[in-house]
Amino acid sequence: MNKDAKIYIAGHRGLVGSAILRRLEREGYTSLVYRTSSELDLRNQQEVERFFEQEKPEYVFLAAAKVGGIVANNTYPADFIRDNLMIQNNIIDASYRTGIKKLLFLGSTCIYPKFAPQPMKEEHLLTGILEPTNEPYAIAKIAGIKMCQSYNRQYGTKYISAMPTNLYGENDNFDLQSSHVLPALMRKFYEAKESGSPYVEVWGTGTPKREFLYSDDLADACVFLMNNYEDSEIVNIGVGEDVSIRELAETIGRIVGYTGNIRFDETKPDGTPRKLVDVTKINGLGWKASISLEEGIRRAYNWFLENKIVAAK
Ligand SMILES: NC(=O)C1=CN([C@@H]2O[C@H](COP(=O)(O)OP(=O)(O)OC[C@H]3O[C@@H](n4cnc5c(N)ncnc54)[C@H](OP(=O)(O)O)[C@@H]3O)[C@@H](O)[C@H]2O)C=CC1
Ligand SMILES: C[C@H]1O[C@H](OP(=O)(O)OP(=O)(O)OC[C@H]2O[C@@H](n3cnc4c(=O)[nH]c(N)nc43)[C@H](O)[C@@H]2O)[C@@H](O)[C@@H](O)C1=O
Repeated sequence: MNKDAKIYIAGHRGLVGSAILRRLEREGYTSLVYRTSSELDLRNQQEVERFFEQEKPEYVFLAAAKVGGIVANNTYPADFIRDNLMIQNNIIDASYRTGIKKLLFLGSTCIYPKFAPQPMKEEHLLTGILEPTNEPYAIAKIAGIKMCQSYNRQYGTKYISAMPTNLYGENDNFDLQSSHVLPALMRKFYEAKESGSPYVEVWGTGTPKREFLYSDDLADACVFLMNNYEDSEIVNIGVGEDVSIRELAETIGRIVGYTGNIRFDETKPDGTPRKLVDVTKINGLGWKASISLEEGIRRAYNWFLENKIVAAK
């Protein structure tokens, strides 16, 4: 991408989109375009087509999506499959119709089978049944991958797909019903410390294992792939290490400075038992994560403390 190339960041206020925007601004890209969901509802095909015809972006980072944690996915499966299919179909097709140069589609590691061998390799896609709590969301993401690959095959486009592991960082969702585990626990431990509560409730058994990547590392990887990768095959983005939910809770509790107990609410789902990605491919391309979990949690917690009135609404 030239520094003056017109780049559209879909979802620029979200966890991922805001990190990509910061990254591009820092690197000196000067022609960035973006819209909030109230300015442009990406589920509306006509509005999306009009926007692409007016703005004519050259590069697209597709980081707009309906996103949520395990309970949100399990409670609103129709919203997750519908919104994601609509948003990605509209953007990918409008990108083709207006002849953009390149698009990066963001999938997720939930596209892999529930019991995929660990660490999960790119070739494990479509080799087994999916985790039921987020199957509709995962099916939408798999459709997005296949749509990019099909457009590349039939129309000769350059649409690449990245599969990030679980993410966290600035501008995360801290709503306790709809968020992912890391921001939820950060808020729960903070509020328990402030109120002097004797325990913090952690969902599930605490035994599932997850891998966590800081959003700035992901943004770095996305810009790297946009500039250095052209293949249709998907690419995992992760750190290559995972922790149990119990270990995660203990680490966050220590960083927040909470001295009470942890209680596990086993009425809540555990989801996939383990989700660790094989990062051999992206490492081989020349990219590696650089922010450790401990450092990332400290950075995200500082952001949360500075923005908690907005973040924890
Ligand atoms: N968070 C995670 O742990 C992971 C995320 N991903 C993927 O990364 C991508 C970004 O996720 P993340 O940043 O966490 O999500 P967020 O929920 O933080 O942000 C999503 C953004 O999408 C925009 N958006 C949602 N619906 C619409 C709509 N109908 N019209 C226009 N814009 C819309 C929102 O815009 P606005 O703010 O203006 O309303 C929002 O800023 C997604 O594809 C997700 O699947 C993959 C793996 C893990
Ligand atoms: C990124 C990925 O994120 C989702 O999958 P997930 O990894 O299962 O998501 P999660 O972060 O919500 O939970 C991880 C683990 O943590 C436990 N857990 C404990 N206590 C809390 C808690 O307080 N909140 C949440 N949300 N989980 C908790 C929870 O029970 C589970 O065992 C997908 O739906 C899909 O969106 C997707 O692609």
